[in-house]
Amino acid sequence: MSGRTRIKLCGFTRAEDIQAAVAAGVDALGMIFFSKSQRAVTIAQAQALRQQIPAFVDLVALFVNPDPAYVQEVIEAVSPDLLQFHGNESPQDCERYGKRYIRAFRVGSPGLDTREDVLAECREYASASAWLFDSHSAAYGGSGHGFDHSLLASVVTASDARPMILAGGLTPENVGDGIRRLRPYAVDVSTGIEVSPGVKSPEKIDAFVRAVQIETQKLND
Ligand SMILES: O=C(O)c1ccccc1N[C@@H]1O[C@H](COP(=O)(O)O)[C@@H](O)[C@H]1O
Repeated sequence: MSGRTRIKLCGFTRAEDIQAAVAAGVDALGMIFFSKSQRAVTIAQAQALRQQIPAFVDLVALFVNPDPAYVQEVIEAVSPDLLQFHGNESPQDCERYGKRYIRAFRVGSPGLDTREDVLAECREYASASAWLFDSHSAAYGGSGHGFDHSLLASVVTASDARPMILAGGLTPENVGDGIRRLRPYAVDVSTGIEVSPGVKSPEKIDAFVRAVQIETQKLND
């Protein structure tokens, strides 16, 4: 895909990190509503952090196999622009809130370990606003590990594919390769811009955003 590569950064827990990301020019920020994540925020924390996010930057609320009542509570209290599902949610589970959603696929998991299986699974989620590709991890995501990008070959060429978000172990050093190889609509990172889980580095945020912009510019030249 030509044009601008959108940038989502995920796992925010601190106001100063959100300010750094907004200043760097990101398109979306993620907060994690999954208590087992080291980056999890409470609804009260998210309400306070949300004040740091200006117009034209989206807030994404990330869940893993959530209780629907909890998702509804987050929607009402925090007003996320999009939901992101990383667990075993069915298409109906993702659609039931009437909100735009991102479906994450853990590439390399059993049943998601061939090109054909990946595309077939993705097609079940035709109602998603984007398909996000992450690595397989027992923690459901945020592992900092990449995956075999060749498993996305069928998705890249499918005419009915939803916009692709590349995730999984991205860093300022390797994100350019991923963009060149797959030309995703957007990239998403959590670990690769951190000094420790939930604590972001302004320098790494800037380096990541710059690396995406430089690679995208090269593709457009
Ligand atoms: O970041 C987390 O803690 C997390 C927990 C559970 C599910 C997803 C999570 N994060 C998402 O995982 C991918 C890849 O992250 P990383 O860059 O490899 O650390 C990304 O989409 C995060 O939003």
